[in-house]
Amino acid sequence: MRKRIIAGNWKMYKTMDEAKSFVTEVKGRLPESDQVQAVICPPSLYLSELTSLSEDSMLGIGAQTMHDTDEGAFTGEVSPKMLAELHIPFVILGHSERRQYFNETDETVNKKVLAAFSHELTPIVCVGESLKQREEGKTVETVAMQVKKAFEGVQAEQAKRAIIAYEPVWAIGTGKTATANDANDVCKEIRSEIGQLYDEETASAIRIQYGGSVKPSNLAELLSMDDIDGALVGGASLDADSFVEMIEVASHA
Ligand SMILES: O=C(CO)COP(=O)(O)O
Repeated sequence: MRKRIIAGNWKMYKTMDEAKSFVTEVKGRLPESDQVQAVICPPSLYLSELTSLSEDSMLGIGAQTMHDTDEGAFTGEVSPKMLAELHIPFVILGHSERRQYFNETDETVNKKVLAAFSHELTPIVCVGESLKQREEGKTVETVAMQVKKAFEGVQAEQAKRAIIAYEPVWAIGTGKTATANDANDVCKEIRSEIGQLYDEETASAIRIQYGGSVKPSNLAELLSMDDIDGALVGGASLDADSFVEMIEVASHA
């Protein structure tokens, strides 16, 4: 049985005070469940402080992106070595907003995935088709290619620990969710791609999240699907009540 993972991607939201209040409130309200892992990914400026605040709680902390090298003249960037030093367990890589606004490509995502594993960070690798690709019937082809390229050079033992987030670009921040069946169909294809790249054991170990307008009211149905092991949540993860409710749903559903 794969452990579920609900991760909040805060994007560029919250002041430091708001972030600290959220963690202080939420860490005491999370259900004690070994069925679900709760993670928030705040802006990198807050990682250190929130890691200390969440110590000894069920709340994990992740980064939203990172560079692929340990150090260098890369103004504004944060390195995998820096995240590892802070004991940050997770890092989101290749989010569609990074691909769209910050020139990330399948090649750079692959370099970052390899760098994450070399520092024992668990990557949350984002893939997903645009509306145009979906309308042209290219969803599976697009997503399978993104997965294949992201995992180039990654060993099976590492891939088993990875998390893939299937986020159809047209469903992010739009209020449009893929139906649970449609989301599951694509997650199943992703698992099958991992099976082809590696083996059955790796395919059944890897965790696949759905992302795109997930909220407490639609989470249970998504999680009832065989190939959906969790969610990567934007807007609905910013509110403490709604975040806690999603963790409760995931611990029961
Ligand atoms: O991009 C997302 C999570 O990474 C999804 O965002 P929303 O949940 O706001 O649609």
